[in-house]
Amino acid sequence: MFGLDQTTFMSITAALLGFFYYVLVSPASKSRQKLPPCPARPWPLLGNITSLEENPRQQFKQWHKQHGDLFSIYFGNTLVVVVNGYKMIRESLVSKGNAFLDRPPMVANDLIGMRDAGLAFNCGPAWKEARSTTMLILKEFGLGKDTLAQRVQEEVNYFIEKLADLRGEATDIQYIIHISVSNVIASIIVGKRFSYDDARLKKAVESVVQLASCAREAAAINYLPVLRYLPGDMFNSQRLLQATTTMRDFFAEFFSQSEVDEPGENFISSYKQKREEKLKAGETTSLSDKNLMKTLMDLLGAGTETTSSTISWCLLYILHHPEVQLKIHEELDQVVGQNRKPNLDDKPRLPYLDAVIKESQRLASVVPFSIMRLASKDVVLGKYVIPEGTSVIPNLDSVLHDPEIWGSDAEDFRPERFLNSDGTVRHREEFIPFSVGRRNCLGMSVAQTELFLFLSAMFQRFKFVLPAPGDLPSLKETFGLTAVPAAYKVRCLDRLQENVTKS
Ligand code: HEM
Repeated sequence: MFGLDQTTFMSITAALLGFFYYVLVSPASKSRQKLPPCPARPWPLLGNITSLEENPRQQFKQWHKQHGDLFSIYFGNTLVVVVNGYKMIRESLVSKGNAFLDRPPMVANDLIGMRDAGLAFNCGPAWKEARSTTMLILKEFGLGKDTLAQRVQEEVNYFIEKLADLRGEATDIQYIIHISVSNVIASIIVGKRFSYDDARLKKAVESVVQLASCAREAAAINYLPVLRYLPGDMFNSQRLLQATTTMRDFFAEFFSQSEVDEPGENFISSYKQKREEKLKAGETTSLSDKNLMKTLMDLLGAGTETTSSTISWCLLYILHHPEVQLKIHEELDQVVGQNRKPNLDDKPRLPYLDAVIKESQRLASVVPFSIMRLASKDVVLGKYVIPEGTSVIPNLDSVLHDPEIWGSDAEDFRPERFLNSDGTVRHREEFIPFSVGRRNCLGMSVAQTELFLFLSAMFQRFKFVLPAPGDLPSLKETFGLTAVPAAYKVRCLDRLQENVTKS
């Protein structure tokens, strides 16, 4: 045929078939052809690590605008796809969510020999069991209701007295907020609260702060492990190891104690009981001491800085908008007064405060890039193919600050956007600070309970004012895993003292 001998003809046919398979059918070719665009040229070995800004919020916003809802960056040789916009985030985490349930491995877990342990970074059946067991235990504690609310309320009472002790002195109260919020999680886990001066709790809280602050640099080691060995701990692997070890040591003390505690008294004893029940019933289970330890570390890590930063942001926005504080006081005085503490039943009758909390969460967007996911198979998103093994960043910030959703004043603090014209709270489905889908924030109800009980009690008792007239604190943030306001001072004026409310 065409003057070709049979062997040559067969070879050419095989080559052409191979070529068409490669170009049109194989996953590698699909992904190569249809990968989301890469806004910055990746360097060999380093990828885009050097071109990412320290705080990439603005950079991602720009790239989203230029390249659409999906764009690619490279961490070392690893492809990372950033998913933007409400529709695309829903498509990836909800409708196609089963393909994005896993997380990429994290170096911090490797460093302490806990790569496949615990909850927040685990994958597959072990993650599923850790998540359902944790949810069940929290539910038994009265998630969002009585028992949990009581624990939070108890902590809030100590917190309010601590603020009153400042006697109106200009103080940076972020640390006090952080300690109090950590105490809530600690009391769930070990069944008791710690005094504000307890050295163990202080060390544990500092380890969470350290973990979050060095996580960004350390993330580079996930993709280029050799960076770990550079001199001077340039990529924070030693600091990370230190922080995780401190956190582990904090809980280790309570492990043996829990043997004598009643199940249900604290998280540790309940978890151990659930494991015993499964073993007695002859079920296979991944519940183990190692998984328990890592789950506790995950709860403390995920559940403290997120909530305490949100409270700090809310207070900071209020300092910038004294008229909002006036309205909160008015509402609280009418609905609750000063003769009793606010409780969860008051929430539906405090829509303005609820709107203020939601607006603070929206604008602060404290976990702007959520926690990374991993594609467990090839997935089509929009007109692109996301290949198996790709790391995925759901850019929640792109939704929470989207002017098409929130209007041209999306960058402003305006609680009224969460209110209907009759003053009731307006539900906005695009309000997703806790992410969406089967692997969204496990502590959402705990966080909402804390935010409401802390902030309602704070505004009931205090008027928050600038450290000195005209001394408006900056809205700058430090950025690690979460967005934390830069240190600022505030004066907490006790409304129980005469003349404070009117002044
Ligand atoms: C305002 C406070 C909080 C915010 C904004 C927040 C936000 C988030 C976000 C965005 C994620 C990632 C979800 C995803 O991958 O789709 C997450 C995960 C998680 N959060 Fe929260 N969170 C908060 C408070 C809490 C609290 C109080 C707890 C614990 C009681 C908690 C426990 C967790 C856990 C365990 C995960 C990992 C879930 C998993 O991998 O299955 N969070 N959170």
